[in-house]
Amino acid sequence: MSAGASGARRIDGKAFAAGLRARVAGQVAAFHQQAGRVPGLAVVLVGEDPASQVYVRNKGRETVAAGMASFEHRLSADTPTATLLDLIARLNADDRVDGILVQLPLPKGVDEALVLAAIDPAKDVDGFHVVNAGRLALGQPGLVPCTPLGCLMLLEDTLGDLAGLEAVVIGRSAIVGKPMAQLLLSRHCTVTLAHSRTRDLPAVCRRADIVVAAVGRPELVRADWIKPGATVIDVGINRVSTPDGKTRLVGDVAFDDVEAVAGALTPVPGGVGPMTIACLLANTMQAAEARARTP
Ligand SMILES: NC(=O)C1=CN([C@@H]2O[C@H](COP(=O)(O)OP(=O)(O)OC[C@H]3O[C@@H](n4cnc5c(N)ncnc54)[C@H](OP(=O)(O)O)[C@@H]3O)[C@@H](O)[C@H]2O)C=CC1
Ligand SMILES: Nc1nc(=O)c2c([nH]1)NC[C@@H]1CN(c3ccc(C(=O)N[C@@H](CCC(=O)O)C(=O)O)cc3)C=[N+]21
Repeated sequence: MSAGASGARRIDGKAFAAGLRARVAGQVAAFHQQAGRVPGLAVVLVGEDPASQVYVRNKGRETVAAGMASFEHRLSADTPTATLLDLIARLNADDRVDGILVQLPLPKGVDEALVLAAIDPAKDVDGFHVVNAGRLALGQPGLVPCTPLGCLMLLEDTLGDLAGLEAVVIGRSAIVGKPMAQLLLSRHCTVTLAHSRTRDLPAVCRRADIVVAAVGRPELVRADWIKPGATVIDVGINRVSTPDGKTRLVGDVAFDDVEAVAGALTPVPGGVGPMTIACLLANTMQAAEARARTP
């Protein structure tokens, strides 16, 4: 904990993610015994986006560390949509592959909606397919997007039962904000989904027992937006330049200031990011078990 008037608990996503990965590794070993094979995750990376390359490398390493098979497909940025659709069809048909993740964003010129729609919903470990998004919206079991799933786990670990709490989610993307709102609603929070057209965002946030920031604006959320004692989850991953010419990662929350007001908050790095990868492994395990039940 930092010095000063800080009362906030630092939510250790890195440690929680390590525990989750260890539990998944145990399930992988049991699955191996029963099914005679290990769960497999295929990651498709199109183009040379440096940030994406780092995530793909980390995913591959942690997939193997959990005892799963990792299949990486790296394609050049000018790959036609049709070639990508062929690859997805082969991965859908491949019995060794339980999970398929197509790293986003895709290069301009690739039809993202078409590619995501081609993934077998049973292997859609990102939870981006309309079938899984629809299941989440209807409260049916399915594969849930990894980042909001990881945020929910941290919130329930911190607060226990979330029923009746006021939750404000900032950001309405299909991969973070919207599914986050659905998950909080499923846990009986009163949910406000805020975005760039929200009027008086600071006042909206001040009502919240839970603030989830998924905006992509460095340190947007200030201390005077936060109700004392509230729990703050920072999804943002922003690389900013420092005066000495280097770069560092900051979230969407002004951590040092908010720490003095909040009850608990996640750091960046070491908060939500590691949970995303751990949940990806958990989703791959879930997909493998579901596929083993219905061949
Ligand atoms: N930790 C992790 O594992 C992950 C982290 N991220 C990070 O989370 C952040 C959000 O990602 P993502 O959801 O993909 O981003 P998007 O760019 O898809 O969505 C951003 C959302 O924030 C809203 N927004 C933008 N500016 C403001 C503002 N000034 N006030 C209020 N709302 C605003 C937008 O509103 P509108 O809809 O009106 O345009 C939009 O809904 C990024 O920093 C990203 O890097 C993302 C995925 C995983
Ligand atoms: N199909 C798809 N699914 C995704 O889930 C997906 C994606 N595309 N595109 C990009 C975003 C971003 N994302 C992150 C994953 C891990 C960290 C992470 O591990 N962060 C660490 C370290 C970050 C670092 O040091 O660079 C941390 O916050 O502690 C961050 C961000 C997944 N995304």
